[in-house]
Amino acid sequence: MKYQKRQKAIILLADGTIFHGKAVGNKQGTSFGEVCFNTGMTGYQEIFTDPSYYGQLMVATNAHIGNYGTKADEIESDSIKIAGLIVKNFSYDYSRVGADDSLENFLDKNNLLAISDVDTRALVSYIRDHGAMNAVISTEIDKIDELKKQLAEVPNMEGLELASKVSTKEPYYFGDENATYKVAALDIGIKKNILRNIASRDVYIKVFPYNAKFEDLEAFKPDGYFLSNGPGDPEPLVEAQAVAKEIIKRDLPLFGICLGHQVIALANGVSTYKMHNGHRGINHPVKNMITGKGEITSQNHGFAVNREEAESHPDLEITHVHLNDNTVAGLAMKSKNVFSVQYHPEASPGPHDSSYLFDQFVENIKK
Ligand SMILES: NC(=O)CC[C@H](N)C(=O)O
Repeated sequence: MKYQKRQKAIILLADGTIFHGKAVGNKQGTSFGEVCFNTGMTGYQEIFTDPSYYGQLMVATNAHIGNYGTKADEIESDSIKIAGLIVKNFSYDYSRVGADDSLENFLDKNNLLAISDVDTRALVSYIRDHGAMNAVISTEIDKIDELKKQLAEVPNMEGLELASKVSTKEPYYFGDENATYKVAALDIGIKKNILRNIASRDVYIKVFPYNAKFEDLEAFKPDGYFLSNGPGDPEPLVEAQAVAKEIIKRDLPLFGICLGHQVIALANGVSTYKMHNGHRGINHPVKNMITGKGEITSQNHGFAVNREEAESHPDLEITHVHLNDNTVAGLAMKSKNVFSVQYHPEASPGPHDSSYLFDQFVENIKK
């Protein structure tokens, strides 16, 4: 067996609690972030490369990670975005037709610290009870006091603007330039599969950096506008909120996913808040309040839109509700061509129940 004497490692939570594990491979070091857990049984490569996870240490609740390897095109951005990985059993061997590398090599190329052999069930149940918090994973197990000091300096996710860390620096194009429709997308941490989904509906997309102005987007002469998913707290994203306000003021077609959904709420004067624990997984039940139908959805968020404020807003309608906890899962503006969801219709990973939302966006554009 590979790596018989693997380095001991710990996960130290901000409240001082310690869980033990071992470093994956020959990796050594220390990595800080907010600890969160994802319950998906597949889709780890897409999750690790989703920019929404920037700054987070991810616990996989599935007991085996790595067993189906990695595949070059199963990425949601050009690099791993999670800050560190915590698993129960790390599989150094892999087996899948179509896989082109091991997860170990993929983590190495991205220089990501991962620890395994952690009692992830105990860890997740602890985070569930005590809420999301900062943590550190480290192989420097003899320096716990030093790690505690450094951990105390790590900023809280609440109030943290992270879109600027993952957004494109320069605008770029996606899709076929001869497509019938044009969409301007604001990249506050966009996943590739959102671009693929929009472009596949006869749309040519121009993607803009997080701090672009409405005028920059407008100059592309788009038929519709899109606000992406992304990391961090939506509240400090004042530039994106300003863009949303301008689009709404002009009653132009607008669709927002996850962070983009939160930005649309904020642009309407509805606040967002940090959840005790977020929703991260690929089987979250949502009810479409318009059709009465249920959807099984892919989710990844730690903030949510204030339901009471959304309900009492004269121009907002709650179109989707999360059935586990009744939080807001979708919004539409009654008098405008604007709608958004808190979850991920592009899946990747996850079910495709909600891909009709991309059709709806294009229908809105046609109107
Ligand atoms: N996937 C996302 O866009 C996440 C949005 C936001 N960062 C949150 O955690 O709620």
